[in-house]
Amino acid sequence: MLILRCRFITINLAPLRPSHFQSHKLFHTTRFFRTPNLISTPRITSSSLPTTRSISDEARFARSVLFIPPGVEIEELTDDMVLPGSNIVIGPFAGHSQIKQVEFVKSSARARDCPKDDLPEIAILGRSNVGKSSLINCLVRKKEVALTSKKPGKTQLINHFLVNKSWYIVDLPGYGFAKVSDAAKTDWSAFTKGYFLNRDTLVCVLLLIDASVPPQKIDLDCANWLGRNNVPLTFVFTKCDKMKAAKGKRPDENIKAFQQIIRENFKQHPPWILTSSVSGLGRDELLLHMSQLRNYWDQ
Ligand SMILES: Nc1nc2c(ncn2[C@@H]2O[C@H](COP(=O)(O)OP(=O)(O)OP(=O)(O)O)[C@@H](O)[C@H]2O)c(=O)[nH]1
Ligand SMILES: [Mg+2]
Repeated sequence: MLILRCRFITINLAPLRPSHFQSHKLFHTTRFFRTPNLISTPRITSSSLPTTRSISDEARFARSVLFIPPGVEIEELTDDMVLPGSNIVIGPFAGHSQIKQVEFVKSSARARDCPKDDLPEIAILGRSNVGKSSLINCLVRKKEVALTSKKPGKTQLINHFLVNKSWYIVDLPGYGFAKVSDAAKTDWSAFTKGYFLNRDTLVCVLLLIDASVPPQKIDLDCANWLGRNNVPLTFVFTKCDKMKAAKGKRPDENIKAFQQIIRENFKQHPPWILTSSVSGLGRDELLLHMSQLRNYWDQ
C-alpha cells in the first residue's frame, strides 16, 4: 500500500469505497495539453513498484487516493511527483506559481456584482475563523491584503484580489458563525447557490478545514454539497502548526478522522494539503497546485 509521508504526519490511505458522488469536474475529462512539461516527471521503475500487486491494482489504488492531474499517465507516477504534505500529484500544467503583484479590486454583495473580465479565479471558503484571510495574506506575503481578525465574521462580502494581473483570489464570507442572524444565514445559502453554481470563471474552491478541531458537521455538509454539485474543491487543512492543542486531539488525528469520513462520501478523494499561515507550511506547494489548476483551465 502506498503511504504518503508528510512533513509531520504519515497518512496511510486505504482504498476508497465507491459512491454516487462524481469527482472533480475540471479534471474528469481527458484532454490534450499544450504547455510544455515544466516539472521533471521521472518514469516509474520496476523497483519502485510493489511486488505483491499488479500494475492495474496499483493504478486503481493510486487513482482513488491521489489527485492525478491531466497530462500525467498513471504508469509514470513516482513518489516524488506527490507534493509533500498532500495527496496532490504535480503534472505538466504546473508552472509559474509565485505571486509578484496583488491588488484589491472590489467587494461584492452578490454574485452578479463580481468582476466580469473572464479571468480565472480560485475562491477561499470555510467556517468563520478557520483562517481564510490569514491564508491569503500568507500566499501573497502581505499582512494587509485581506483583513484578519480574532472576531469571527470579519469578512462579509465577496472580495476579489487580482494576482499578477492575470487571475483572482476570492475571499468569501465564512459560514457557520453562530452569532449571525437567521436572515444572514439565509443570505449565505442564497449566495452560495448564486456564486458557486453560476460563476463560470471559478476554477476551484479551496475549502479550508481547521486541523486544530475534530471534524465539524458543517464542514462535511459543505464538502458534500460542493461534491454533489460538481464544484471542484481542494481541502486545505489550516492551523497545522497547532501541534499542542490545549484540549482535544492533535491536528494529525483530526485530519485522519476528517479524511475517513470524506472517503465514505467521495469515490475519488479530492486534493488535500496541510498548511499553516504562521509557519508557512504548505505555502509553496499550494501555490504550485493552484498554478496547475489555473493553467489547465486557461488553455
Ligand atoms: N496558529 C494559527 N492561527 C491561525 C492560522 N491561520 C489563522 N489563524 C488565526 O485564526 C484567527 C482567524 O483568522 P482569519 O484569517 O481572520 O479567519 P477567517 O476565516 O478569515 O475569518 P472570517 O473572515 O471571520 O470568516 C486569527 O486569530 C488568526 O491569527 C494558522 O495557520 N495558525
Ligand atoms: Mg476573513
